Amino acid sequence: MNPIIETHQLTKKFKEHLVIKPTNFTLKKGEICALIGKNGAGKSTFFKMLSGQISPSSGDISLFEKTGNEQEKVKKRMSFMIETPAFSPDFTAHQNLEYYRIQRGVIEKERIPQVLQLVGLEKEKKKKFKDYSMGMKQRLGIALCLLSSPDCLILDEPINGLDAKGINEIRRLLVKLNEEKQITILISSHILMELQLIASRYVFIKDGEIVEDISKEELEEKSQKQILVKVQEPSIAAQVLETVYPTIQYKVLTENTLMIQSHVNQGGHINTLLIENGVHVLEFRIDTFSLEDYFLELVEGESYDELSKK
Ligand SMILES: Nc1ncnc2c1ncn2[C@@H]1O[C@H](COP(=O)(O)OP(=O)(O)OP(=O)(O)O)[C@@H](O)[C@H]1O
Repeated sequence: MNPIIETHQLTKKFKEHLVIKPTNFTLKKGEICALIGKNGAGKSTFFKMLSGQISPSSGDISLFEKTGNEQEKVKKRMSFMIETPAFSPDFTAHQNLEYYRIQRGVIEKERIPQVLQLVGLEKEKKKKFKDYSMGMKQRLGIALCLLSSPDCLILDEPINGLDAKGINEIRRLLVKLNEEKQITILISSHILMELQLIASRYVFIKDGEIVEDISKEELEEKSQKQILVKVQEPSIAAQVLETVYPTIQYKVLTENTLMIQSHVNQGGHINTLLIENGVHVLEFRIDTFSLEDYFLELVEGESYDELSKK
């Protein structure tokens, strides 16, 4: 499985405030893992513990299967962008990277043109930092992370504040780094839509606790159509469905409506089945449930009913 990061019962308390509840998390080699949570959910605190910027209140962190002092050797295989790096406004991209190259002891001078090319800034390398767009600034931040040729990138909200074009550029860059350079990526955002479908895994964090950890495929499945059936006898309908489809997933909503989230392609049969078993079907429709709604329900606790009224 080659875990790059593993945390075991990791917690962080600021005074009496438990900001990260006991967290078991594994980042596997090759993943683009998205950590999604509202502002204040604990994303930065979690990343800062991984980087060593702050120490955990309890629990363990292993990096590349190393713990304690042995971690120092492997830490250079990871690069973190937790806060926007301080770049000099009057320096060009090249000059800014050169400053950090020397400071960080990266010997190969040729890394600078290489990373500028990787992030798509080679044509802009003579422009001063202050004349860069937000997206270009963020890409320069990622270029800085890449200077040391890491195997793993950890990026805290790199898309925050970018326009659609900037978001798209960062998305494409991350996929390229992952696919072409085999860099494992852990990235956070407070908006699922920003990372939608570029990540191979989505971890949702709410009030310092992981509330869902699902693959891209599972997330896609959740966004697929679902059946809403309004019936006169919801308990009989549920019984019929469970007998014929033991693995069926459904919820009973208000007003006698069943929301069926699996077996959606069996819609026709489900309708017939209910009618044949004496259930009065008052309404039957196949509906879509967007990923945004799913995310809102998960992290904000809004019910489907509230969402469908919007
Ligand atoms: N140094 C600190 N001292 C006290 N409380 C802190 C400290 N750092 C963070 N917190 C609190 O911890 C909680 C989680 O903050 P954190 O910055 O990790 O969240 P986040 O998910 O990264 O949010 P954002 O997207 O707004 O950065 C918040 O309630 C925050 O106020």
